[in-house]
Amino acid sequence: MPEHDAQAGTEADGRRRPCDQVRVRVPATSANLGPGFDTFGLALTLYDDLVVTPGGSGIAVQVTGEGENDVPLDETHLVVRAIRHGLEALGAPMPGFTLRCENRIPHGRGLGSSSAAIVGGLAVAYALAGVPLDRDRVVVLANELEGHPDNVAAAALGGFTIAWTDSGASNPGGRAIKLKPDGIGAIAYVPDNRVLTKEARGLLPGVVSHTDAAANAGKAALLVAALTGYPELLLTATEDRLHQEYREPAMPESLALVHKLRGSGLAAIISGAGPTVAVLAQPDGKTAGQSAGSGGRAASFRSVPEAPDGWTRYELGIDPVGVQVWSMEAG
Ligand SMILES: Nc1ncnc2c1ncn2[C@@H]1O[C@H](COP(=O)(O)OP(=O)(O)OP(=O)(O)O)[C@@H](O)[C@H]1O
Ligand SMILES: N[C@@H](CCO)C(=O)O
Repeated sequence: MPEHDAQAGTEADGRRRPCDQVRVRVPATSANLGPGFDTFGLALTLYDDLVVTPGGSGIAVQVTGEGENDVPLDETHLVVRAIRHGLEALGAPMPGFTLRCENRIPHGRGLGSSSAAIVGGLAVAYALAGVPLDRDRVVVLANELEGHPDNVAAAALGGFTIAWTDSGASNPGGRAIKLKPDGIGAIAYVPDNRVLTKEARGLLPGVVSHTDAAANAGKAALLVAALTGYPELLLTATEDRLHQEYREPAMPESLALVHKLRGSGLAAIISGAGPTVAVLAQPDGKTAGQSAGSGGRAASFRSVPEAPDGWTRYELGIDPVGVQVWSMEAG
């Protein structure tokens, strides 16, 4: 199946051609990365797959893997909601279809499962509507459902993303740019328990000190450099004062692990809203700073310890492209 392109799904006269099947692959993401609260995102090589087969008048949802015992299987399923949101935005009708979800991204752990569901659903909507995928608009539409743009930006664009929300009257909404991280990957330690983003956001204070805000602004700027050629700065550049410690009551073991790993010189952070802990490090066999920057070194994957009992350790690279869509056309 070819990746969905500018012509797919459209006849020469501009009429939409129905498709037999749409396939979507969407990456997990780690947001914040320490100091970049609601701003930074990293797309990771762990994926959910969606297969949509149009037909019939209703909607059927099948789920295997993560969330199979607890997500709804009707129109309230997050992917279905995102498909509807996308089709409405594109002015296209909602067809009947069967949606098959093969989920690998753990839910409620800080690896962007909800953003993957939303961005994946929007990509399906573009394919069903026969409209070329517009990744920047996907960020806008996904942010409307997710409420903050950091994870959705990385899921839509891949790589390392810097996201923000434009509040200008003319065209408000989520925006992002994508940078290419240099020789960096992530080790994720995923605990058994979930912490929903809503709960973790509820622990944040309404006001923070100028000192803490200034410290985070400086570290966030430094982290852009650390990820794009100065990996030896990762440890200091991932310091945060705005969210991680405030969330400690909901994830005490995660904060304890972050402190322990940082104490041994590793760039450990709470991934997204937690409780996953991620360490930014250099995949074995890769070197950073080849094209630009200092040529310095970060810790290597092999120097990052095994997971504590009861936690699962993932060695992840950076997904460079974000959501991918393939559509197979009828006739
Ligand atoms: N693939 C999916 N299909 C359907 N619903 C999903 C899917 N992924 C996530 N959800 C819904 O989103 C909830 C988790 O979202 P939440 O934002 O709390 O965590 P997260 O996205 O995994 O982590 P974070 O936003 O911190 O990276 C799940 O409990 C479920 O209701
Ligand atoms: N920036 C978000 C990421 C989780 O969705 C937060 O930390 O709440």
